[in-house]
Amino acid sequence: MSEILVLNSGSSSLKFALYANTTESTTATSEANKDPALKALSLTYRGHFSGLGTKGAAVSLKQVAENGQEHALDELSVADNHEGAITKLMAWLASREGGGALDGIGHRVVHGGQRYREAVVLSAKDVDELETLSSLAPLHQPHCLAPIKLLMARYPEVPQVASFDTAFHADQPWVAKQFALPRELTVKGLIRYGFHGLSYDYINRTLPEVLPDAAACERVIVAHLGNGASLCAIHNGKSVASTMGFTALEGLVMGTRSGTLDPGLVLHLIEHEGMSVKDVSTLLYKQSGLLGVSGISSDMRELLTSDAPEAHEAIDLYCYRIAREIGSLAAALGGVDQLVFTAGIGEHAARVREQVAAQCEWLGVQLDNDANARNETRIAHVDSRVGMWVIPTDEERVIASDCLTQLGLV
Ligand SMILES: Nc1ncnc2c1ncn2[C@@H]1O[C@H](COP(=O)(O)OP(=O)(O)O)[C@@H](O)[C@H]1O
Ligand SMILES: CC(=O)OP(=O)(O)O
Ligand SMILES: [Mg+2]
Repeated sequence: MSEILVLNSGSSSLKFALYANTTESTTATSEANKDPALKALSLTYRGHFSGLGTKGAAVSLKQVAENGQEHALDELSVADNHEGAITKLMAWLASREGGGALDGIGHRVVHGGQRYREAVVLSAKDVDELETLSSLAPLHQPHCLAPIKLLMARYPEVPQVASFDTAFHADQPWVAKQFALPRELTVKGLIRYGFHGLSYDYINRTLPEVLPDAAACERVIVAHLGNGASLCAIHNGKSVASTMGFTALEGLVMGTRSGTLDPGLVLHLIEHEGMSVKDVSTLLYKQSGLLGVSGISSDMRELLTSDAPEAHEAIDLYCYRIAREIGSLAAALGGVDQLVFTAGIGEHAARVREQVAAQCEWLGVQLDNDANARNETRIAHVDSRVGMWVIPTDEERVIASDCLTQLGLV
């Protein structure tokens, strides 16, 4: 039985998961036949180093039994930074009884640019190529590539696979990818890529199992509302539009990112507010969004429990932008059959879903308030014309499944 390690590196966190490949024991079942690469994976451990580089650094590690029950372990200590987290993780892996020999390591890489349209077994040349995209995803790409380089040097015999946030969107219609810029810039790759593709891929593969048999699912909108946030329009299983573009800055209001704004405002900041390119980058990536508007926090949990009017203004703007963009994606799809909420906020913040739903009633969206308050999977009222769902995302499982496929293990 082979074992796969998955790393999902964020700007201040490192999520990881360990899977056993159970292909031989499960391929005969009808479960496995639904999506063999996803179902062949049995999660054995999952963990999360969070708050890396901050005072609030924390760590969690859970062992997962075959029946899915989780058992917290205290075998990992808090790390200060990404390198420390990986060093601790590898030491723990090697110390496990019967553990240590990995068959592959799968990584989330946020930007794949024009070249990387699907997961790939990484060479050192690929890593160099992906490094050239770091300025297009400054909060993510360096943190995705650092562990790859570290692990390649330490474990040259273990193949490493990259799964890209951009890949799910690679075949969007050209009109959805273009900016109205001169052609010489467009051909250089200044186009809309879209992100959170691993999460959308997971939801796209999972939704058919959740929907009742006869439910229409030609036109689906997925709201990935985490620290970063975006929407994706999926038509017959393919991404056709997304709110994120050239970088993960476009679109919705996020924890610390502004989302869409008038490009003339950026010019104004440089021309009249004396800001450098670096200042503007820091402002838009790290000081805006929920944090900037509320002046309190980038964390939705904190805003939801705050009495400050600024916190409520931030939540109102957050929901308003989502509702407006749902309208835009519904236009791209020619309507909507199913609306799915996922990621930290999408899965847990009933009030956000309620506000968004109220502003989308014109689309035929009608919420079951009780089901919504209980974070149930199905949250649409029986009279709703549009199906509404809360589905926990699992980017790590998609990465592991890409890893099995790329390494020929499934
Ligand atoms: N129970 C909850 N209620 C409301 N918001 C929550 C809850 N749990 C997590 N969140 C929010 O989810 C966001 C983080 O989402 P997550 O998907 O974990 O982000 P990322 O993977 O990008 O780090 C934070 O804004 C956090 O406040
Ligand atoms: C692409 C992106 O914004 O990712 P995250 O939500 O993990 O920050
Ligand atoms: Mg995330």
